[in-house]
Amino acid sequence: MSATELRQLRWPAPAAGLDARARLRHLAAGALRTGRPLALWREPGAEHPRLLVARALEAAFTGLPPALEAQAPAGFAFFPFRDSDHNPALFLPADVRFDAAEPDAVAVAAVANDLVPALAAWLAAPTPESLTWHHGAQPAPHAASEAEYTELVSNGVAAIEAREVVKVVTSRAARRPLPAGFDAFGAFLALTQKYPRAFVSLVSVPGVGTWLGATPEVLAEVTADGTFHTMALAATQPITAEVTPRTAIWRQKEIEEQALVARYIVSCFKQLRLREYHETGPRTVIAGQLLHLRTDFEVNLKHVPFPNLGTDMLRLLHPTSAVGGMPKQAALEFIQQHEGYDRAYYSGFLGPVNVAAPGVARLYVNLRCLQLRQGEAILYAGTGLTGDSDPAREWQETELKLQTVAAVLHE
Ligand SMILES: C=C(O[C@H]1C=CC=C(C(=O)O)[C@@H]1O)C(=O)O
Repeated sequence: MSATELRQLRWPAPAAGLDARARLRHLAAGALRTGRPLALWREPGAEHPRLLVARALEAAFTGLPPALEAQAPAGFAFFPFRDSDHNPALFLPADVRFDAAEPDAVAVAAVANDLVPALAAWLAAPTPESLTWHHGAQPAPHAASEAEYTELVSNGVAAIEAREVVKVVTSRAARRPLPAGFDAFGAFLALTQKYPRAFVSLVSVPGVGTWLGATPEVLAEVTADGTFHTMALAATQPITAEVTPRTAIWRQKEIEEQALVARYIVSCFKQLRLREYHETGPRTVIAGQLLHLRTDFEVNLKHVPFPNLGTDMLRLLHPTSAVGGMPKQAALEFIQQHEGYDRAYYSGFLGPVNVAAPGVARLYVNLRCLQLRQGEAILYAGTGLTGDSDPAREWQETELKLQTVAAVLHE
């Protein structure tokens, strides 16, 4: 068996009555019980979720962002906004895989062959009533009050006026109690139902914690037909009876804010000396209860002499000006100095590489997400500022963005 080959384990007789979702839950329970990292996700437009379990935490630590080539290792990337000892960059190797679209078997990678006896035992054991998710070792971040956040926005606007930055994305954390009997697995499934166009994920890593989210923003995708895709997503307004994607009108501030993100992507292509890309938009798109402006960029990898374009672009793009700002370095310094809390994995990126098939990678910006803690959730949201930003409005915008994932805390 070669290193990339997969061994298919059949479910044993006791699991015969379990449907695909119960099997997903069962595998998640086994990974949690044995202290292993896991990722569960549902891609936009897909009907079924997938799950991946890494054989050990140590196998998940990585230095560089993942390579997006067909020969590169398969796994699930989970990267922080800023790499640090507290928030390590992770790439969970795809040692055990399960696709709810093909629920009859569990695939085990050749390198994880020694897991097979333990895995066979998990599959045969009964599923526990409740799951104990991995917790992070870090204290809860500071949750900014409205006064603190509006002051941060005012400082951001002042930095723009002083020409220290052209755009900066400020953000905050909010603490919410978990409802009694909260079930993260059920919440993940509820998000998949509620947001069919989002990338919905639940990632749980020992010592790092458990993150749940439904993000609308692609960072870097390479599809089976050899296309590279990224997007400039920015500007926000709520969907109302009067404001729909067809009727939405955008203010100058929002048009500029989004144009800066698009310009940043073009500057990354320029750095690589790539000129053959297709640009579509900006157009108004739906993300949950919100509207954004989005420009899509595509490159046909068969027609350009850049075999590693996905990898190179990923390394240039993160963090994009949809979560950092422009110029990149100055905006990141502003955030570091003024934001007053640790973003951890919020506004980092996540997603599968070479799991569905070799050469297929789907990485998303980790937005509209929460971190699960004992008895509470930490929710995160940010807003792109320009010189015209109004602090009270920006606070309101973060409130709206928090509602995307907070929806599962009320159900
Ligand atoms: C930073 C976030 O959203 C980004 C993506 C879309 C629109 C944004 C905005 O309108 O500010 C942000 O750039 C977030 O959801 O926390």
